[in-house]
Amino acid sequence: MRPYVIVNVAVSADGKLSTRERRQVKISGNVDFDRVDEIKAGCDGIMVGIGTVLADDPSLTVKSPERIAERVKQGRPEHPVRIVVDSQARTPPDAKILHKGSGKRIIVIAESAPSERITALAPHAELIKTGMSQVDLKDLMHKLAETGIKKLMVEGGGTLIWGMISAGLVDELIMFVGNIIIGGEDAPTLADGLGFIHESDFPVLELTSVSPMEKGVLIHWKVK
Ligand SMILES: NC(=O)C1=CN([C@@H]2O[C@H](COP(=O)(O)OP(=O)(O)OC[C@H]3O[C@@H](n4cnc5c(N)ncnc54)[C@H](O)[C@@H]3O)[C@@H](O)[C@H]2O)C=CC1
Ligand SMILES: Nc1nc(O)c(N)c(N[C@@H]2O[C@H](COP(=O)(O)O)[C@@H](O)[C@H]2O)n1
Repeated sequence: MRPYVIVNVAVSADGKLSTRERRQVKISGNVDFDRVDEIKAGCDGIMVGIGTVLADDPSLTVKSPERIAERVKQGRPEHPVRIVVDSQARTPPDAKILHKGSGKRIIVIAESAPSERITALAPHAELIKTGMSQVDLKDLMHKLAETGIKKLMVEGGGTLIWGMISAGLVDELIMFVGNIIIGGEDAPTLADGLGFIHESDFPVLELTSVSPMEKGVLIHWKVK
């Protein structure tokens, strides 16, 4: 048992998520941000890797007051549960994700996380421990499903998305491809990590829709 997992990202025309310095880039515009907000509002959880928290300091809240009101009307919390995959408990205790907006936060750590960092984070978030030196994403998905997370959005970055895809844990991939080129062999891409070697291991996608949006293209894929 695991949640239905949607990966949503904005990439440049050359497939990058940000610059090689991991500086956040505005790849898409307000129309796309609103589309992302709608998906977020329809999810029970939203998850990012610690690299994204350290680079962008996102809040990952639902932004539209109407969507927040609709969630509350449905008896749901204002915001999805916000989850950080953070093996060594590096989330800064003053990170926006821990302080902006109401609701539950989960920091997912590995057995080897230093105890003093765990102590600093404990007042701000629920901690889930899984995996020895790195978070065990498969076990995490089971644990999240057990807490009632049925639909999960993964926002990035490239290392976490690789981890999710290579473990066979992604159902849908939605990408906005913007009209800029970022370049740089060290700039993060949609799926970083080690990469597959054998063609037989490549996850195969089924194209479900393509549409022009703003100055780019919105592409929906299903993972077969
Ligand atoms: N354009 C977009 O839509 C988005 C862009 N970004 C960008 O992505 C960059 C951050 O990406 P990354 O540096 O790749 O960091 P990341 O956000 O993917 O976090 C990776 C970290 O997660 C932790 N982790 C623990 N267990 C793991 C596992 N089993 N598998 C994979 N990771 C695991 C590791 O500490 C790893 O270093 C930033 O520059 C950010 O701006 C992030 C989100 C969306
Ligand atoms: N959809 C989208 N388009 C872009 O152009 C982007 N740069 C991003 N980036 C990610 O969006 C998150 C922002 O979260 P909050 O607004 O703070 O809630 C953050 O994780 C960025 O990496 N996304």
